[in-house]
Amino acid sequence: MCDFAPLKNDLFIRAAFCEKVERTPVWAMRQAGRYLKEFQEVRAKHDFFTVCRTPELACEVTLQPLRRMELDAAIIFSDILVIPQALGMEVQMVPGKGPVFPKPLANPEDLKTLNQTPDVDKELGYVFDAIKLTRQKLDGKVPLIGFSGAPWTLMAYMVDGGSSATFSKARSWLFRSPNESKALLDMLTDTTIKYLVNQVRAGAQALQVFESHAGILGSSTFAKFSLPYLAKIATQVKKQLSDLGIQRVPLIIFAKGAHYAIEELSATDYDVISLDWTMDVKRAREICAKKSKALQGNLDPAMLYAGVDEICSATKKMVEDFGVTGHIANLGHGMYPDLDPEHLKAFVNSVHSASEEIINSA
Ligand SMILES: Cc1c2[nH]c(c1CCC(=O)O)Cc1[nH]c(c(CCC(=O)O)c1C)Cc1[nH]c(c(CCC(=O)O)c1C)Cc1[nH]c(c(CCC(=O)O)c1C)C2
Repeated sequence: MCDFAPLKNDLFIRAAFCEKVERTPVWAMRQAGRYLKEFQEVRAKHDFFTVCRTPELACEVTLQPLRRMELDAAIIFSDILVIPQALGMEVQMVPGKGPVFPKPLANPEDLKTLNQTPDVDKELGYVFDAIKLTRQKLDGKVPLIGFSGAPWTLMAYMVDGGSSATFSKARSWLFRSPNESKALLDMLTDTTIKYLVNQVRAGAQALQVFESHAGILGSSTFAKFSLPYLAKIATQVKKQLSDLGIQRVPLIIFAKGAHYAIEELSATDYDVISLDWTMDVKRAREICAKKSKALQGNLDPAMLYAGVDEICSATKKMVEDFGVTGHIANLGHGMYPDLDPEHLKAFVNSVHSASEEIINSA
């Protein structure tokens, strides 16, 4: 591992491990992105995956939101779909439409066309280079989060070929071809473990796994086709990092829509359970407190369309609902492209002021 500057602001790391903090740390999913004009300027000149694959550009857009507001963490600019690319699939980012796979997995026979055991360092070395460069540039300002998509969410895109409200093709695999689905999920799990371990070796100081399409599974399907893979990723990443003598890093799981699985997720090796805005904070707190898990979330991103005063009062309520121990403030999902950056700034500042008020008055 490289030598990097020590962390000046470690609130995010302490909150993730339920340690004492002076104020609640805050960041936002998709904090780098199209809602920032400086991001759009970069994108006007470079294709989406060129930004991901060019460490200087990925580093630049990672740092952009930190120049505007007092965020307590950075997240490396990349995409979850770099894993299907590493397995040999073509992915295009089509403006106004999102990701498109020209040749999705049409049937289980197509699994044979994948590069099932990719050389992660070779195929995804550009991500590790971007992480190293960004750690250097951050100079210890705040921690850098690495991430990956969870196996089911990746499978959903690989089979359906792009965004979908139902991912009915991928869900049909789960019931028509459960064994082949499990083989694909196993392969994605193994690659994800290597990918996440190497992100930490490159300099990532925390990891988030995005199971963005958990909500469409339902509890029994989630229990079969998502949870075991999520659990294995956390256990194996922790074990392999510890075998390498690397200091523990917080692992965060964001299983969007998995109301039914908070208890099961709290029994895995993740340190932080991230809630979307539809989830009940009180219930999640009760469940997660028993397992000493921290929580992340969960302001409705659409709340940022409201006026600044309303944002501040909703944020204050959110901070009170979560409490000031073991909470990383965030939105319940990513920033929307037409949100006003000043409104995100109001959210960030309110998290800080509301939590400081609670802590200082205790
Ligand atoms: C800014 C951006 C990203 N990806 C995409 C965009 C917009 C495309 C553009 O600039 O043209 C396409 C891009 N990539 C993807 C989508 C979603 C498509 C869909 O809704 O199905 C889009 C528009 C796939 C994707 N990609 C990601 C997820 C999981 C999080 C989530 O649920 O939103 C998913 C599902 C992760 C992701 N993707 C990105 C980050 C960067 C770091 C940050 O948070 O600032 C991260 C963490 C970056």
